[in-house]
Amino acid sequence: MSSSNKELKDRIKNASENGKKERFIYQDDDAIEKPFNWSQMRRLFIYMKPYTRQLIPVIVAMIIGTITRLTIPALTIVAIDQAIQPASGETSYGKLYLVAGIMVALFIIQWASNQYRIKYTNIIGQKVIYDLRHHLFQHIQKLSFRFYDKRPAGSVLVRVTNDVNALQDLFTNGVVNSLMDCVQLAGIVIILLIWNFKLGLAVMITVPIMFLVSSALRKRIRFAWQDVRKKQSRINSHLNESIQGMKITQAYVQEKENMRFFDNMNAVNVKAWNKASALNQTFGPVIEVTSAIGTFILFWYGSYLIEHQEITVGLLVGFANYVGNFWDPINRLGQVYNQLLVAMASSERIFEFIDEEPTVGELEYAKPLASIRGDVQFDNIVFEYEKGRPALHGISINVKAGQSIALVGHTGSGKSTIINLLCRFYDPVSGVVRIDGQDIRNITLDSLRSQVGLVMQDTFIFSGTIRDNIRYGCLNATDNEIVEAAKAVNAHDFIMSLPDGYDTEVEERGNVLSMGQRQLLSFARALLADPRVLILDEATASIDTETELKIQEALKTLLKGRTSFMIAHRLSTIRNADEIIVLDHGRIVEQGNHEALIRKNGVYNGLIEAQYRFLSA
Ligand SMILES: Nc1ncnc2c1ncn2[C@@H]1O[C@H](COP(=O)(O)OP(=O)(O)OP(=O)(O)O)[C@@H](O)[C@H]1O
Repeated sequence: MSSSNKELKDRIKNASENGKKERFIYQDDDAIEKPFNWSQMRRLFIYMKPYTRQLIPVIVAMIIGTITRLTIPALTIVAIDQAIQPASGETSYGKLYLVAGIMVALFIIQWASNQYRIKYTNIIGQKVIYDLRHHLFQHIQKLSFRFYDKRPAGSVLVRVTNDVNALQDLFTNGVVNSLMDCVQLAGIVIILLIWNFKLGLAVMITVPIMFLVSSALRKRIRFAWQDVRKKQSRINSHLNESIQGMKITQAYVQEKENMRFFDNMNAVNVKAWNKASALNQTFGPVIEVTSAIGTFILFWYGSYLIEHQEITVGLLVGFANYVGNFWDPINRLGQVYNQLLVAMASSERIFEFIDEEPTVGELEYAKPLASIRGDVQFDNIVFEYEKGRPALHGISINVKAGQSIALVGHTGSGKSTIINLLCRFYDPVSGVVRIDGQDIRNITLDSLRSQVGLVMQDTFIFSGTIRDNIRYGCLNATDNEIVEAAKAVNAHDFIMSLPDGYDTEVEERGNVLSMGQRQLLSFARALLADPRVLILDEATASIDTETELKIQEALKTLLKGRTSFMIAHRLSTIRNADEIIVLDHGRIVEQGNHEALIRKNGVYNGLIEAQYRFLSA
């Protein structure tokens, strides 16, 4: 539904960031202005270093292009003063044709060198952007959970997309073009001053005035565009959140409220854009007025000099040509300066992520762990997510290879935290987690995590085929092995009932699959990975009894011969566990098998009874 023109106008006019206290709060990621910073600039240019050799021919092309551009006006003088109006008084057509021929040749050379320069600056620029984005993504993949705990996904996304994009103009055009503009400007200034010092100086008198006016204006324009980017970045963050939370929005019938919020953001963005573009438009007239003043001075003082026979008509025409070429590079250099300041803010945010060290780092002497047996030991573990708020207080658990352990307890009691420490998503504040007797901090992360399989509460399905999703467990598995794994966990039948079987495309997060189906897929994925230690986080929650039976069967296959940790709120699913660990507020309050804990008639028994009462109510 589109709004009427008037409605839209009013909405944009009344759009406000601070008018009403909003539900959603987005931290402003964008620092509005960063001063020019050489060391950051150097760091940015390191990304160009691998392409130095490819840049040389581009710079040569740039120099050829600039020289030809500077030569052409000079030929005009020759044409006028020596061919059309020579001192002898007789027009020399031969000379005129020759000069015209040379001019055409120079135009062709200029065109060809420009084409080459534009093509290759773009190619090199894109490669640099590719490398930067690659480096950034590679790094953020290594960052620990603590990093992601503090940041909304949207803000990380914006850095990899918008902030890297903001550097695109600088790398694709900015660097080489500004070099070219500097050479061209210097060339023009030198030529004008050599040809006629007084006229040259008179023409350039407007430059400082223009410089002052334009830098003041540019500053305002720059702020206005940065404000637009800030608004766009908020839209991105909100969009990301809205799409992820679409189900909840629809379930709570919050579409209208969401729309109102989005419309306001959208209108704030248009308002900012209108302001920036209106300011931008004021820039053109400033350049035009200054160049008009420059041209007026040129012709006024130039004719005076001709009258006094200090210069020729040809020289005045040549001057006019050069002066015409003078304002463009000045204008462009100003733009590059703007790009540079935008790049400063963006690169600072990019480097802030790149400089972030993973809190769970790999020690220098960490060794790869050869295939493990599966003994696991938590030795007096204390852990806190936030300083001073312990989530685990001195947890000790001893697990023999092949045993199955169930973690139970009220919400927030610390079950997932124990699992997080076993996968080394976090390191404990004190105490040691050991696998086969080795402190897991002394083992390389790859070798640890490739042998500890994780089936998460919220099974993550990636965009791609069912086959790809199972293969995620072991990238070099054959198609046959994938089918075998699916069969072993009772997933084969439902996969075959899908339109394209194993080749059925599923979207991100697997929205076309049911919870139970997603879980079976993640079991197949885990089975294929064949880890010695397997973690199942509430894997059997919220599914129907028939699927649960299938899953129970699948679990038996999956758990066979492995050490397993299972978190299940449905206590019926953990009856057979070798050891049940009951947690409360980060402490172990009971421990033993099902029968022993029932006999004890303590916390576990209370949980079982509460669940029984709930189910039979
Ligand atoms: N990323 C985090 N940052 C800060 N505190 C956290 C974080 N994750 C968990 N906590 C806190 O740590 C404590 C233990 O949480 P944990 O997720 O281990 O509980 P749980 O037993 O798995 O709960 P549930 O059954 O609801 O999943 C809770 O008080 C929780 O608020």
